[in-house]
Amino acid sequence: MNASGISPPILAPSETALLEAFIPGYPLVSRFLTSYFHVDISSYLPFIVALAALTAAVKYSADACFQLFTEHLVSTAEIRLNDDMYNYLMFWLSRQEFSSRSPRFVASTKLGSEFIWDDDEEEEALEDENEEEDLNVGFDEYWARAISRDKFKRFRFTPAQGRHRFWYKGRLITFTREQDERLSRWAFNAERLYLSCFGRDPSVLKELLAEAQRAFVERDGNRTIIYRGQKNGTSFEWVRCMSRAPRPLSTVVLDSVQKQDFIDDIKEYLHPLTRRWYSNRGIPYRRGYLLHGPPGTGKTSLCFAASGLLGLKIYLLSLNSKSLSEDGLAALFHSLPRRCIVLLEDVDTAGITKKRDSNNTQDKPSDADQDNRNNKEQGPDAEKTPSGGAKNGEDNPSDNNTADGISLSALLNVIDGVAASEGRILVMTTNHIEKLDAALLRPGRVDVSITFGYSDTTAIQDLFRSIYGTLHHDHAASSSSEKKTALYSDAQIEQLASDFASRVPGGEFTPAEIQGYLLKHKNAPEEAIDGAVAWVHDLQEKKGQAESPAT
Ligand SMILES: Nc1ncnc2c1ncn2[C@@H]1O[C@H](COP(=O)(O)OP(=O)(O)OP(=O)(O)O)[C@@H](O)[C@H]1O
Repeated sequence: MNASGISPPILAPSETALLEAFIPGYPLVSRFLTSYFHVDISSYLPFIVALAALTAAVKYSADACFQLFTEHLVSTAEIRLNDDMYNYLMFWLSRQEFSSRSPRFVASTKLGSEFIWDDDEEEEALEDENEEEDLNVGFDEYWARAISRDKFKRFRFTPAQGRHRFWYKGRLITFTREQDERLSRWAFNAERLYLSCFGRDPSVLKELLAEAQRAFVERDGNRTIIYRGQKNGTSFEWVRCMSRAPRPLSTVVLDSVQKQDFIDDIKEYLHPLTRRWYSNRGIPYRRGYLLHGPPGTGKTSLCFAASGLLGLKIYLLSLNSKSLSEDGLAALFHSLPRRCIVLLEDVDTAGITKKRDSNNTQDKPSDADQDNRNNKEQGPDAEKTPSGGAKNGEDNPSDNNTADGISLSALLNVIDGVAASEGRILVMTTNHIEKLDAALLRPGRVDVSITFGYSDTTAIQDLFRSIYGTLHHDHAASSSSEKKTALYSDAQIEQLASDFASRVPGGEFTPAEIQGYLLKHKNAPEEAIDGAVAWVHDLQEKKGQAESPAT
């Protein structure tokens, strides 16, 4: 009996045995308390059990309330690794103060998702940031700085996995970074990001994401962004591979009318009225260009200049790539954005020309063309294979996955099958137009064809001017470089250009060959002129030998 006269309930021996079985160490603790403190724990046990039950109930209710609260009173944005949004957010976070103050953080020299952002661009951006300073110092100092920048890459700090809180526009935001179990089997470092805020109105999260996107896009400025189609694990994706300063159209030496016509045609195509015109007439809204001519005549350069001028991203794909399958080609075309330039290089690859050879035995236009027409006659709802080919057609692209690479029918299917996105500009380049099937060249697939050729006298003069004319920053560069370049007046350059052109025969050499020669004398135009005749002679001899190999 205790002081209050109430005797605590005494447990029956069977109940004590039960406690011994369920609570490990119970007999030991009970004996210890009885012998040293004269307390019989069994008498308090009902209170202890009641307290434990109460604690569990409170915890359960708190968890349930929290769950209810987060479900109904918290807004959350989920950001996935395989989307541009991931890059925007990580880029933005790395510039926030709270990221560098966070006690748990990831320190890295790379930020972007391995899917869509090549961090070499970070180095290029750094190079651009330092350009002004670099231009004003001697070579040795510049080089020491540049090498040190390469060695000591810039650190980026982002919050580590877990939960982090920060304030944005007066609102408390929770940022959660966690492992993505679903993706981690396929991708190293697969993770998901979440942004949450109190309240059912997610507008502050959307504002934050929009700001992140703006910061990322502004960093690109007017640079030309290039994506390359490549295999990523088992799938094919467009991977952002580089961004370049835009190439001015004036630096591409080509007949000015031809050049302007090309740009005007693209502009007209991109105009919303044209889009309406196409849709009113039920014509697929697409435009295709074929740039053809010998290697080094400016086909790629013109495409890059057009993309820089119009601010369009370039999606680059070489049909020569060994890893490219027909399903991969279809998947890549399927994931193109609405407005872009798709640059398909080397459309004269083996698989595409082989198709034509086998068709030569049959009537033209080729089967592939006929098949494709059939596809379209079936209408957009016609059943298609995953690769975009006609399901029952004889030219199912999947069947043509030969060692020669992409087949003609597969190429035609992506150009105008259902997978082909509307609004894109397709630019194909080839050195051998004569090898291409008429099916590929017909209007709708190739609407404009531009011929690139050997430089005529005007082009030779233009190339000379483009090397020796004074352009932006040339002055600073030449005054600080050890090998000083004399600056010439426009009139002098004109005179020198025509001297040079008089020594180089028109219609024999590509712009790349002429440019290559002039670059060897980039600081000495007179030297270039003096050596021109010998250079022409050497090149003519080399070309002659190449054309008539020793018998
Ligand atoms: N018409 C041109 N005007 C200015 N530069 C040119 C021209 N043609 C070639 N060049 C120069 O030659 C190099 C190669 O040019 P480019 O890649 O555009 O040639 P291409 O015709 O696409 O060659 P390929 O068929 O091998 O892909 C570049 O450095 C480019 O500056």
